[in-house]
Amino acid sequence: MTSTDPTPSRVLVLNSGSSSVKYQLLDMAGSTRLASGLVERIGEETSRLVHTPLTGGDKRELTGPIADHGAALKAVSEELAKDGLGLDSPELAAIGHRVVHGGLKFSAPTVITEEVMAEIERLVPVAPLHNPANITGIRTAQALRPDLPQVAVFDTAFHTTMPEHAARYAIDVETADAHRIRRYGFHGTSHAYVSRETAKLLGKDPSEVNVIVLHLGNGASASAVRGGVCVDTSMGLTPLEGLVMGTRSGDIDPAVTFHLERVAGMSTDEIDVLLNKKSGLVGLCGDNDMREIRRRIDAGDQRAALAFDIYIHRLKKYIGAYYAVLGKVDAVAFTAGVGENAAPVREAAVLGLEELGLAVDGELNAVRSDAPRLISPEYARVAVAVVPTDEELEIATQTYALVRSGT
Ligand SMILES: Nc1ncnc2c1ncn2[C@@H]1O[C@H](COP(=O)(O)OP(=O)(O)O)[C@@H](O)[C@H]1O
Ligand SMILES: CC(=O)OP(=O)(O)O
Ligand SMILES: [Mg+2]
Repeated sequence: MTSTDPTPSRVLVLNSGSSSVKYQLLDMAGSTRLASGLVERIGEETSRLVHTPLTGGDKRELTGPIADHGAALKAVSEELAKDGLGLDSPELAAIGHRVVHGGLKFSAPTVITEEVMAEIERLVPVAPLHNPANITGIRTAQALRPDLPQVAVFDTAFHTTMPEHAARYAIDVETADAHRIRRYGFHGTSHAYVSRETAKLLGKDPSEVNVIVLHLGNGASASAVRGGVCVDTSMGLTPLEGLVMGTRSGDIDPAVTFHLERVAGMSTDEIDVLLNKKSGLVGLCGDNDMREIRRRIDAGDQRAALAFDIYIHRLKKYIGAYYAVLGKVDAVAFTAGVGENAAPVREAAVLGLEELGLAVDGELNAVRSDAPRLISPEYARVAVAVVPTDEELEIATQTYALVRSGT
């Protein structure tokens, strides 16, 4: 757009994680990215902001303590201002926020009001690592631009289509309903985007294909998407259930928690920290970064090798489970930090599944690229794909559409 265009068309997207913020500034009219960046290790002495202006100029890096998500957003705002892209710009149409837990109330992007904030606040106990960071990000953005629409795009929204038999746990119905205990699912923005992009890669409409999406980042989840609609997903009431993650256990026997309380004398809070922050890959081998784990395996480290095998075994179980749920699978799509970059994970996850029509071509799998691509051999009945996610673009698209529609 030009500076004479009266319609503001820029959207700032904030994807606040437990200790990081990813952000992008996009011009939706011109479909261009103006800036992107990441603030990581928030709350530590060694925080780091990496800002990339996409309209020219070099990447900039700032290090030093950033106390919380509020301070992080202020630092981001200062960086944007240096490029003439400050938050005070009249061209900014809205700020889009990733909100991890929206419960059952929010199945679509929503303009944030005080009622919406109260609901996000109410859901803090079921997204303790994420919703507080989202709230701080929203409050800071509101203070910087009180006149702008702030829009929440919920991780849970895409999963609200799950049938009752997938969403309900087999526990006492009255207790479950009284406390709103059910499978909500997360990373929905990514599952939605990646399942659509996978259909595009196959040259089909999303309504025509069944896809298993494997979102493997630090947090990780799988979903079964039938004709563009989510029918099951691995995360549950909270983002703790399902796959083995960087620091989270994923599935365990729930009785492990009573056992730790009764026999090991641990408090509920201690167990919470154990399962959310000291488990998964980090609990198994001391590292949560797949790059480091692969390096250790190559050097002959048995603990790292076992951690990898446990990670893959779980992943394979979910591929099998969602294959059965869908009946017919057109594609398995790998995405997020591990899924997009770790070829050995992709290879190991489908190894031995030839009878299901799944295979990976070694050469295609080794190619490094930012583009969506097939890695299965021609003969395979099921397409295996690497489809980079773009949660920020999806949040911006949904935010802008909502603001333009004037609702
Ligand atoms: N080149 C790579 N090879 C293997 N794993 C990688 C690579 N790059 C990133 N990762 C993995 O991706 C993870 C981060 O994924 P990401 O989707 O950014 O997670 P999150 O959004 O949860 O922070 C890292 O912890 C690391 O394990
Ligand atoms: C919901 C969730 O696990 O998010 P993240 O992967 O950003 O931690
Ligand atoms: Mg993520």
